[in-house]
Amino acid sequence: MLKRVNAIETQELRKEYRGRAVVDSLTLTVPPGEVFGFLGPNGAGKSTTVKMLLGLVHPTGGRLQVLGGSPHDPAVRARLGFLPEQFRFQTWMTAEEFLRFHGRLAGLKAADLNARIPRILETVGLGGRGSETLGGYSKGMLQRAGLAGAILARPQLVFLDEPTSALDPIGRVEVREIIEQLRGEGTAVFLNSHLLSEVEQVCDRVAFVKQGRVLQQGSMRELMGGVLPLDVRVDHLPPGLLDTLSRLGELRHTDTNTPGRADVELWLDHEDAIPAVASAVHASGARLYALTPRRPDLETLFLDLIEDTPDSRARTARQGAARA
Ligand SMILES: Nc1ncnc2c1ncn2[C@@H]1O[C@H](COP(=O)(O)OP(=O)(O)OP(=O)(O)O)[C@@H](O)[C@H]1O
Repeated sequence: MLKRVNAIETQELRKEYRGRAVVDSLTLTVPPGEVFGFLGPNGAGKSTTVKMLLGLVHPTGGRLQVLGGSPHDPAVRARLGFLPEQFRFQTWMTAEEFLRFHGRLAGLKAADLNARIPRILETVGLGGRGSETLGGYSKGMLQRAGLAGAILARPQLVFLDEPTSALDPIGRVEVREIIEQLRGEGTAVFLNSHLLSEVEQVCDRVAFVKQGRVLQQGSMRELMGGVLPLDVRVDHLPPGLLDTLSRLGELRHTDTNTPGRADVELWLDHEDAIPAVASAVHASGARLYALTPRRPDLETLFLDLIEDTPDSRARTARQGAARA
């Protein structure tokens, strides 16, 4: 049996531009068949990382391997797929010609391409449109064509840089299904995306990056675990209630703007504290209208990590409350 090598391995990977590190001490492992989300604000170094992993940009330091080898090795390259964020295609080609061209570069035979191109066009939602020139395609259709090109040669590792930026909601769901299908076939996917809800739904693990450094990485379960936001709605806040609640958990947000109603967001360490919250409300004399535990979503975690300032915390809490 063939040894299953990691799709991506980096150690202390670094890239400097004019003496400034834009990727710094990046150590990552992506096993085969994993969908890995790479998240960070604009300028965090995500595209530079992808370019290093594809052999398009030379690292200043550190080590990297993709599919057990160097991205400069043609045998490795033939097993990589890439959908860049800024895609530009040959407008005079039809989608079929474009895919044939890509397929031949990846070493696919004519018979294989003849069978595969119509199927892949169907997969990305361009069935029956393959004979039209790319110049007449909409932005979303071009992104779909680019995705078809990235997965045509059955790569073992695909880099998708903001793969749904031009797509409508249906297109986004379709791309998610394609990513899930790739995972099912054992293909690893390295996904750069700003759409956190998308990442949340599809990724096995994620890394948060800022200014070239990984702030946190782990499985969705690991990142989501540990805290339990609890939304508490009461008719009013008697004196002392907030103090009592703040001893049971971290008081994240209080909203008393609506007459006859007060909303409190409390972050608990464990659900065992929920009955104590109910008792504290009852003992204070307030009437309890809702006690809703909620898992923190990726956006809340992301904003917390990326901008760990009092302002961002307040905003995070407000957004959390708005979503609840
Ligand atoms: N060729 C280059 N020369 C100089 N600086 C560069 C070059 N390429 C990228 N940078 C800088 O490196 C930093 C990281 O850029 P990068 O494109 O990797 O970020 P990103 O996380 O992909 O951002 P975005 O989400 O906006 O696409 C930025 O400050 C950028 O200006």
